[in-house]
Amino acid sequence: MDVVTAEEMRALDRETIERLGIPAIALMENAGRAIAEEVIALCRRRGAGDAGYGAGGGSADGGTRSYGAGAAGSADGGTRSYGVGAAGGAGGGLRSYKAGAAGGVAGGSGDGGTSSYGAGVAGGLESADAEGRGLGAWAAGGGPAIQPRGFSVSADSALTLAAAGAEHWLVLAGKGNNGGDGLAAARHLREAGIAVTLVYAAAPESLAGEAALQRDAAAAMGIPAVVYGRDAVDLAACSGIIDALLGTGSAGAPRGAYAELIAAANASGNPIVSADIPSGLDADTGETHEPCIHAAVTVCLAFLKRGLLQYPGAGAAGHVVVRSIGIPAALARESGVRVSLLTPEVLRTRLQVDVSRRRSPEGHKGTYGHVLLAAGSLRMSGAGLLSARAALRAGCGLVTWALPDKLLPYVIGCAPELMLAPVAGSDGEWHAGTAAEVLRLSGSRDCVAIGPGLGRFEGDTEWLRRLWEETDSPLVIDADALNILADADYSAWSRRHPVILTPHPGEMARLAGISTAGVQRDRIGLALSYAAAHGVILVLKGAHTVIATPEGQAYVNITGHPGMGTGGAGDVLTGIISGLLAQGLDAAQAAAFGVYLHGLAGEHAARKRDNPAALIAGDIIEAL
Ligand SMILES: NC(=O)C1=CN([C@@H]2O[C@H](COP(=O)(O)OP(=O)(O)OC[C@H]3O[C@@H](n4cnc5c(N)ncnc54)[C@H](OP(=O)(O)O)[C@@H]3O)[C@@H](O)[C@H]2O)[C@@H](O)CC1
Ligand SMILES: Nc1ncnc2c1ncn2[C@@H]1O[C@H](COP(=O)(O)OP(=O)(O)O)[C@@H](O)[C@H]1O
Ligand SMILES: [K+]
Repeated sequence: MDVVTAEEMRALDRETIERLGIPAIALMENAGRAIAEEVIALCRRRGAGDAGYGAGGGSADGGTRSYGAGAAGSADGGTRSYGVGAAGGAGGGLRSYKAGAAGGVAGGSGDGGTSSYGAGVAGGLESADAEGRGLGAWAAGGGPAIQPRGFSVSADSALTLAAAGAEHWLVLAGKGNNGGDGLAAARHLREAGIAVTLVYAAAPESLAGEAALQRDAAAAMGIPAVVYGRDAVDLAACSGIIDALLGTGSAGAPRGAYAELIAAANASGNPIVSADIPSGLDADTGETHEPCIHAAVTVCLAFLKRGLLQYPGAGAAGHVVVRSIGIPAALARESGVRVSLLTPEVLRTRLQVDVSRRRSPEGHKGTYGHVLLAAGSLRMSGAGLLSARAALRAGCGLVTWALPDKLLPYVIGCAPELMLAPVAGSDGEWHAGTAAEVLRLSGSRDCVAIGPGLGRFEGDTEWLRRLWEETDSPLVIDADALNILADADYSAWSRRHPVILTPHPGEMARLAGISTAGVQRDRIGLALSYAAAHGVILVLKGAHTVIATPEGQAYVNITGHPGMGTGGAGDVLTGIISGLLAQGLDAAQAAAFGVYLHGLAGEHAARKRDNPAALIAGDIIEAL
C-alpha cells in the first residue's frame, strides 16, 4: 500500500483529472460515497453493540491488524488497523436465497445478520427491493421456503441501514474540497434515510468549484444547513459527526470557526468520522495542531497519507480505512511515490521476500549462513546473548559471538547452540586492540553485527572505522556502535558492503544532531533523508518503525505494540536482521522483513500473557 504526502496526492489528483480525463467531481462523488458507507458501517457496528470497530471484519492475525480488502479492522485495544477497499466487510443486506440460511456471508452483518428469503427468517429487509416487486412474499409469514430460480435482486447494501431513523449526523464542511467530500457524503446518508444537517464553517457562498456544486446539490435536495457563527449549532445534539473541515490543503493550526468547530466536536462525545484526515492533523508529518479532531474512523481517500501513520497523528485518526475513489493505484508508483506500508504483500511483491521462509530439502547449516556478533560487556552481557539467540531463531545456520574474555565463564551454557569467541578483555570491557581479532573472526562470515551491550571505550572510533572499512560482508550497527558513529565524522569512511543502522529515537537524535522531539516530528522524512545522505539502510525504531534505503524507498511497519518498549527488545531486532542477512537476504529485505517479524513475534508473545506490559525481550525470541 502506497503512502503519500499532500503534495504527491495533489499531483496524483491532477494526473487523474488532466491526463486520464476523469472529472474532479467524479472523484469527489466517489469520496462522498465512501465516507457515507463507512458512516453506515459504523452505525451498524454501534447498533450491534460493538464498542470497537471489529464487527464484520477482524484480522487474520488475532485482532491486532488488518490489511485486507473489505476488512473492517479489529477491536484490538489500541493497535491500529488499516482496512482497505470496500465497505468494511459489513454485510448488511447481503442476502442468501438459500432456505433458512442466515450466515455464510463473509464479514457478517452488524445489523441483524444476513437475511434470507427462506423459512423463518423475518428480519433484515432494509433496501430498495423492500418496496415490493414480490420479494416480500418469499418471506411472508415465515411460510414455506420458495426457491427463486434464475433471477435475483439485491440492493445497494453498503448504503442501507435498518435503523436509519434513529440516526442524525452533522456534516462539518470546510470551504475546500474536503468540505465538498463531506457534502457529497451527506446526500448519500440522506438517501439511506439518515437525518443529516450541514454545518458550514464558512459562508456557503465562499465555496468554489466542485465543492460549490456539492453545496448546490445538497441544497436542491433540501438538506438542512446552518452556518457556524450565524446560526445556533449544538454539536452534542446528534448521533455522529462527519469531519469534512480540513484535508490535505490545510496549512498550519486550524483558525477561527474551524478551530472552534473542532474543539466542540471533540467535546461533544459523539463519534467522529473524518474525511481523508482528521482536521488539524499535518497530513505529512503526523503532527497534531491545537486543536485536532479525535476521530473514531478516518476514511482516507485514494492513498494512505504519511501523517496517518506517524504519531501523534496515528493516535488521532482512530480506525483508518483507505478507500478507492477512482485514481488508479498504479499511478502512485509511476509518479515516484516511494513510501509503502509494510504489509506481507509489499514484502512479497516490492521487496521480493519469500515470507514463507522455505528451506531447501537439501539444506544444511552451511546453507543458512554464519553471523559474527561483536557485543556484550560486563554490565550488558545479556544484550549480546539476546542478539545471538535471536539470530539463531531467525533461522541462520551458525552464530559466533565475540565477547570480552572475562565474560566467557559466565555465558558458557546460556545458549549451547552458540559458538563463543573470547577476545582480549580481562576487565569485561572491549578494547581498541581487539579490532584485528574481530576482523580475523569476520573473515568467512556472511554478516557482522556490532553494538548491543558494547559500551564505549578509548579508541572506539578507530576500532569501529576499521571494522566498517575492512569487514567483507554486510554490517548491522546498533546501540553503542551507533553512539560511536554519532561522535565520528564517518562520511569519509569507505565501505564496499551495505550497512544497516538500527537507532531508537534517542540514538537517531545523536546521529542526526537534533533533539529526540525533532526526530519524532517527521520520522519518515528524517529516515529518508538520512539514509540517502549517508548511503545506509536506516531502521528508525519505535512505534511504526521506518525502514529507509539509500535509494529513497521507505517502508513503515505497523506490527508490534507498546509492550515491546522493554530493555533488550532492540537487541533482539539486531539479531533477527543479522540472522536474515546471513541467510542471503539483501540489506533492505533483511531490515524490512526483520522489523516485520520482530513486531509479529512481539504480538504473538503478548497474547500468551494477561497483559502486553508483561512482555520481556526474551519472550520475543521464543515467539519467533
Ligand atoms: N480533485 C481533488 O483535488 C480531490 C480532493 N479531495 C479532497 O480534497 C481535500 C483537499 O482539498 P483542498 O485542496 O481544497 O483543501 P482542503 O483540505 O479542503 O482545505 C483548504 C481550505 O481550508 C482553508 N484552510 C487551510 N488551512 C486552514 C487553517 N489552518 N485554518 C482554517 N482554514 C484553513 C483554506 O482556506 P484559505 O486559507 O484558502 O482561505 C481552504 O479553503 C482532500 O483532503 C480530499 O478530502 C478528494 O475529494 C479527491 C479529489
Ligand atoms: N510502541 C511500540 N510499538 C511497536 N514497537 C515498539 C514500541 N516501542 C518499542 N518498540 C520496539 O521495541 C524495540 C525497542 O528497541 P530499543 O529501544 O533499542 O531497546 P533496547 O535498546 O533495550 O534493546 C524496537 O524494535 C522498537 O521498534
Ligand atoms: K477532515
